[in-house]
Amino acid sequence: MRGVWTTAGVREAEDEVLARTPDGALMQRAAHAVARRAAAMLTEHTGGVSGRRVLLVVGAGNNGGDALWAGAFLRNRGVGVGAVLLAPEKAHAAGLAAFRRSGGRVVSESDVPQWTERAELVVDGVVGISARGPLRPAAADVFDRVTAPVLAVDLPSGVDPDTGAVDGPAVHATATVTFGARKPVHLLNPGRCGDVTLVDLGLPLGAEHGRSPELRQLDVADVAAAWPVPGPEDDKYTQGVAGIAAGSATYPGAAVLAAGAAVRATSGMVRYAGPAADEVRSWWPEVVATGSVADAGRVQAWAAGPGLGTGRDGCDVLAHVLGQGVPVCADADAITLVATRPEVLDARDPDTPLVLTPHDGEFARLTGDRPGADRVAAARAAARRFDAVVLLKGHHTLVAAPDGRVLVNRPRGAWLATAGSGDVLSGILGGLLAAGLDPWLAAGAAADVHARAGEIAAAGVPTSASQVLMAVPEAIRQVRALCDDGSSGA
Ligand SMILES: NC(=O)C1=CN([C@@H]2O[C@H](COP(=O)(O)OP(=O)(O)OC[C@H]3O[C@@H](n4cnc5c(N)ncnc54)[C@H](OP(=O)(O)O)[C@@H]3O)[C@@H](O)[C@H]2O)[C@@H](O)CC1
Ligand SMILES: Nc1ncnc2c1ncn2[C@@H]1O[C@H](COP(=O)(O)OP(=O)(O)O)[C@@H](O)[C@H]1O
Ligand SMILES: [K+]
Repeated sequence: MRGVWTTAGVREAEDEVLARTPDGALMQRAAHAVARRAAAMLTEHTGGVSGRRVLLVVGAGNNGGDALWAGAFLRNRGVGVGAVLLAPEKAHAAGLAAFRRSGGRVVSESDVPQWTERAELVVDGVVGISARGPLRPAAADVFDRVTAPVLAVDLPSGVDPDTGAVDGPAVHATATVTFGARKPVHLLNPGRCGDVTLVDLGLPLGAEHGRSPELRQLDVADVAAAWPVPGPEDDKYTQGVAGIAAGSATYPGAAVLAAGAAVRATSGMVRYAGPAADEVRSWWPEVVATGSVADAGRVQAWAAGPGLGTGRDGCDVLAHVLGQGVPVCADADAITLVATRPEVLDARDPDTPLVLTPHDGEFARLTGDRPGADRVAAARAAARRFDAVVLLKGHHTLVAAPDGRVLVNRPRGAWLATAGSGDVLSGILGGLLAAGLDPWLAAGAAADVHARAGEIAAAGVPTSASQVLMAVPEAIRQVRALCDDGSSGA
């Protein structure tokens, strides 16, 4: 599992290392890595390094210092390097001196158009972890002219380091070199960061140093290890029976999708209870289907809500499953019911886990506000408020636990933005909860396999929820195979 720290946490850890490191050593190590990445990009895009032209865009702090030192290292490899100083009087003094000594040129305002046109690579050293708000006009004007690939130092300037939010002009990097630890922006807005390289600075981060990560991301090995696999002693009951309470006369499809996803995601057994029993049975003959949750038989977890309806009947179903003493995934209409009839939660057995899986609209119904720019904080607050795991859907699905831990799912394209794909996620999650996984991990693993299934089903062209569902076994196979290969980060 990868950890990601806030900029405040990274800064604190950096200060500890800075105090016992010779002056400038950390910056030069960082800058050297930037220069190496820049040289690799030049080779990739132009076939060579020496004689190429690189433009540095340099801001007021150490981020600009990194860029200037990197420029000096590139000069040593025969690169023509120019630097636009956005705040000349505040430019990093030692970096600027080294840059000048190496033969680097400070670019005047009138020469900017010529440099942006001819540069084969632009280095964004405008701002790093002290960034606040979008690019200021002078920097935005330079980047408006840029057509060459951009290498961001630490993070793409103008993008919020801790939320990944973009609220005005911001750099769109082809690649980013970051230092010490990944910051939230790298997970929350990877599209702006491009290919991210992490340079180890030996920062004291981690629980052993009293610094827990702000965000976490599951590696494929975590998903593979968590996914239930039957053993020789197992039978259909011991693996956990998943219950699906979904669908209505108007929306039988939601029931078919959720039940099918549970069937395909886990071995063992799936029960369905609701008005779509005939439809579910005809699609999935292995599902034990009945008309009502009251006579569904025992299950080890419920996935409730897709297509359930938000009236009295739906409310009774939700209250029933919440009172069964087993984990519940409440999705779709079940979330609306929690929002509009909060008293339904009174039926909840307090010791049993609840997973809420809202999209932004449902989140607004549930909490009174849309998630806003700081989605991590919003998901975390909701998890605490409802004492539930909150899986906030989106391009980067987030999974927040009541104790503050947040997982960020790695998106694999946006083909999952198709009707019914959320129903598939509910079914997968119901299956994992029934198998006894920790609810936070279950939600993270379900989101991972769901995203993989979306990518497999689409293969570059539009897909549908039914196809995503059919691709779930292949996604699980991929997870298990990648893990067996030892490609644990994929
Ligand atoms: N510490 C270490 O060990 C190491 C640190 N390293 C490097 O240092 C970086 C952090 O450097 P830092 O703290 O000097 O600040 P930095 O991010 O360069 O900002 C400078 C100033 O920019 C301004 N500004 C703010 N927002 C802005 C915006 N939107 N658009 C334009 N300007 C904006 C604001 O000043 P203002 O103009 O508001 O007075 C702010 O103070 C870090 O990311 C990494 O690259 C590496 O060398 C490894 C070792
Ligand atoms: N732009 C996107 N990129 C990646 N995944 C997305 C995107 N938009 C939606 N999704 C995913 O698709 C699913 C949609 O679920 P939901 O909104 O409940 O749809 P439905 O109710 O039609 O099933 C969620 O898992 C969500 O994370
Ligand atoms: K930057």
